[in-house]
Amino acid sequence: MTLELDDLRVRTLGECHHDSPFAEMLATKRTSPHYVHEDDRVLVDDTVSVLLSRGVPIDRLPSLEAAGPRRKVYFDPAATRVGIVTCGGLCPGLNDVIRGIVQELTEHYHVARIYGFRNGYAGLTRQHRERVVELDLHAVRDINNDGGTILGSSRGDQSPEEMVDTLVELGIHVLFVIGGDGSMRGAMKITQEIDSRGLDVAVIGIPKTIDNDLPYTDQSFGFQTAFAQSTEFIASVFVESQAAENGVGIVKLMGRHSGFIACYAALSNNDADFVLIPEVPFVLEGPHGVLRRIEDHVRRHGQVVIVVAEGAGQELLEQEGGTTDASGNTKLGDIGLFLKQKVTDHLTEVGLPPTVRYLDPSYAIRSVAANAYDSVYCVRLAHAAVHAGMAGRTETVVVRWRRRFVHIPMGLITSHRNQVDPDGDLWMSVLEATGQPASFEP
Ligand SMILES: Nc1ncnc2c1ncn2[C@@H]1O[C@H](COP(=O)(O)OP(=O)(O)OP(=O)(O)O)[C@@H](O)[C@H]1O
Ligand SMILES: O=P(O)(O)OC[C@H]1O[C@](O)(CO)[C@@H](O)[C@@H]1O
Ligand SMILES: [Mg+2]
Repeated sequence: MTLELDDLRVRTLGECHHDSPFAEMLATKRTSPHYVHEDDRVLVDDTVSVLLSRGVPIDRLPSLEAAGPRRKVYFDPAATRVGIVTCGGLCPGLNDVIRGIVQELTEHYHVARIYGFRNGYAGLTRQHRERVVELDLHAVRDINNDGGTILGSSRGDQSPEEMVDTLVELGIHVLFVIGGDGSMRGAMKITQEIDSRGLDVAVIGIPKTIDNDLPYTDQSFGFQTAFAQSTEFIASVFVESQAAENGVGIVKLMGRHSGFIACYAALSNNDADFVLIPEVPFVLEGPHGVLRRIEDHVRRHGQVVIVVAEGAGQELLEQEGGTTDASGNTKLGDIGLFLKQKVTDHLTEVGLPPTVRYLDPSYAIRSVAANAYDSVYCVRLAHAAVHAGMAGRTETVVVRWRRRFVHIPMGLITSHRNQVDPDGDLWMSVLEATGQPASFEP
C-alpha cells in the first residue's frame, strides 16, 4: 500500500476565526487513551510490522486528523445555513444521523437554518427544489425509532450545476451527505462545482452502507443491525431444515460485492454449514464442488443450512447483458434462486429428495430501525460531522477508524471497496465455525 501522510490530509476552507461553543469545555482537555487533541493524529496502521515497513519517521507515518469539536470554527454559527440529504439504498440508522446532526446544530451551534432535501440528490434539482423541508428539534423528535429516512432517498443521475444552484439559492454553507460510494462520488462532483464557482460551501460525508463495503472505516453504521436481523432468518430455515427429511435451508443476504453481512450473520447464530460470498469463488460441480459437499453434509446430518451473499457466484449465472440500475450499479443475477434449483436437482438425482426452505429477507434487514449499538454510533458520527463542517472541513468524510472518530479525504472512501479478505481472520472464523472447506476447487 503506497498510502502517504499527504494523501490523508483533509481540505479546509480556511482559517477558523469564530469562537466555538465548545471552547470552554475543551480548554482543560488533554490527549489521553480516550481523547485525541485536535492537533494530534490517529495512526492508520496498527501492527508493528506494517509500521516498520513504512520506513519513515514517526511524524511522517500515515495518520488521520482527529474528529471532534474545535476551539475556533470557520463559519459564524448564528449566520450558518445547513442542508442535509440522504441518498442510495436504505440503511438502519439514517434517522439517528439526521436527528443527531439537527440536535447538535440547534442546541450547541444555534445555527440559523437547517434544510432537509427530499428523496436524495433529486431533491436538490430545480424540479424538486420547492419540496425542501425545514428541520428543527420538533421535526426530528423520535425519528430514530423508525427505520428508513424521514427525508426519503433515491438513485439516479443529477446535475451538479443544478444542485449547486440550489445551495446558492438557499444560502447554504454546509451540506451533509449521508450515503454510499455513489453518493460520495456525487458529493465530490458538487464540491468541484462549488470550487469552480469560488463558493464558500463545505461538503461533509457520512458514509452509509449496510454491505460494510466502504474502506477506511471500522464498520459502517447500520451494518450491525442488518446482520443481527439476518440471523433470525437463518434460525428459521435451520429449524425448518431440522424438522424435514433431507432438509435444506437457504438464506440469501444483501452484499453486492462484499460478503460481510453473510459472514457476520452466519457467525452470530452458528447455524450455517456453508457460507458463500463474492470474495471467494466456488464451483458447483465435481467431487470438490459445492453440490457434492452439500450432499455429503445431508448424508451425514440429515439437513444443511446455506447462507449466500447476493453477489456470490455471479460468474456461474447467465448474465442478462450488463443491465444497471438508475445509478449505474450493475444488476446482479439471482444466485439464491439459482442455488435453490441446483441443490434441489442434485439432491433429487442422488436419491436424497430434499425439502427446501428458501428465504430472501432482502429489504427486511435494512428497513428496520437501528439497534442500540448502531444508534450510539450514529449519533456520535453525526456530532463529528457537525464539528467538521462548522470547522470548515470540506470534501471530507467522518469515519470511525480503530475506535477513533477521524476525518478522511472524500476521495479515499471511493478509492476501493472494503471486502472480506479470503486470507484474513474473519473468513478463517467462518471456516472454523461452519467446517466448510477452504476451497471448492480441485
Ligand atoms: N459516479 C457517480 N458520479 C456522480 N454521482 C453519482 C455517481 N454514482 C452515484 N451518484 C449519485 O449518488 C446517488 C446515490 O448513488 P447510488 O444509488 O449508487 O447509492 P450509494 O450512495 O452508492 O449507496 P448504496 O450503494 O449503499 O445504496 C445517485 O442518485 C447519484 O445522484
Ligand atoms: O434494490 P435497491 O434499493 O436498489 O438496493 C439493493 C442494493 O442495496 C444495497 O443494500 C446497498 O445499499 C445492496 O446490498 C443491494 O444490492
Ligand atoms: Mg453504492
